[in-house]
Amino acid sequence: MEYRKPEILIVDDSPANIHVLAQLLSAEYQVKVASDGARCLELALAGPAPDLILLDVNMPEINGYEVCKQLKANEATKTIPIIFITGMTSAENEAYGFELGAVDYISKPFHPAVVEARVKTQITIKQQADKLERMAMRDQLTGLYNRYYLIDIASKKIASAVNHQSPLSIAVIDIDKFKSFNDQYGHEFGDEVLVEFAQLLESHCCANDVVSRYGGEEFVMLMEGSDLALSLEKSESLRRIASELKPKGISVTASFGVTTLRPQDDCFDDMFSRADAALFAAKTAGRNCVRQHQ
Ligand SMILES: Nc1nc2c(ncn2[C@@H]2O[C@H](COP(=O)(O)OP(=O)(O)OP(=O)(O)O)[C@@H](O)[C@H]2O)c(=O)[nH]1
Repeated sequence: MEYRKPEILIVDDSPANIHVLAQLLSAEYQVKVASDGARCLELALAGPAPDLILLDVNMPEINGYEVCKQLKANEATKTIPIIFITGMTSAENEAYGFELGAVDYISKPFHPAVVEARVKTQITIKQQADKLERMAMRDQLTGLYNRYYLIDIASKKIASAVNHQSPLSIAVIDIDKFKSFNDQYGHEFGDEVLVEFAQLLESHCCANDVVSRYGGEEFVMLMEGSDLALSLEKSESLRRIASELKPKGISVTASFGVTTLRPQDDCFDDMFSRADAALFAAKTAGRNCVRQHQ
């Protein structure tokens, strides 16, 4: 993976402080700055989220404590580590900062070497946490989401679809006669087919779709906002594109089982079993086709 400098957002209403901190950190990190709380919230929410926020407390309009509360209350920003860097140095202030969810608290006037060291510690912890999260969510071979992540996100999306009475569908996708690729051309070639197939699914899905490797040569695509008709159309289009993939000139096809959320479904397993039954029908019908289960 390409190395990217970790990003630090410095928030301070004093241009002099911003200047000193930016000078100190810009060799090791990508630095962004905000001179008030509102701008900090705007930048953090616009994404990609910074890896760390250095947050002053005393600022006009929204103070740093309030900014921290708002960041921690928002799903999209709650995991961004925050270090307060402030002249509010009493033990009560410091304890309050930690209570709000800060990972560290640095008193002003600060010593540059101490700021550097404490920032480095928090960035190392953040990078380790990101790596663990990636490993827990992603399939190592294809880089797609794994089954664990799919089941987790599917239950959230099912709850949201039921709440908003919006459509949600899944396709279970299985490469046809995959065993024969391994047997004929070797396991490594089989792996290449899986990687190319995964890339194809990912590059042709929509922004709201979650594509995952469910296991072996089986993939699941969760389609938020897609009703049965649209999901069948998308699956048919993917099936056709997949049949044109031809890794190393060898023809690969896949079968698709599609279903949509019913009002009485209360868990992912209910939907999955129907899609899996539809996949079985597709395999029985001769493979390289899409079947549905309403
Ligand atoms: N190369 C490779 N093979 C895998 C991997 N995971 C599972 N397989 C193989 O995938 C094959 C799946 O074979 P089957 O379940 O018999 O299905 P199939 O040959 O695709 O046949 P149909 O599904 O009936 O069309 C098995 O031989 C597994 O060893 C993997 O990560 N890499």
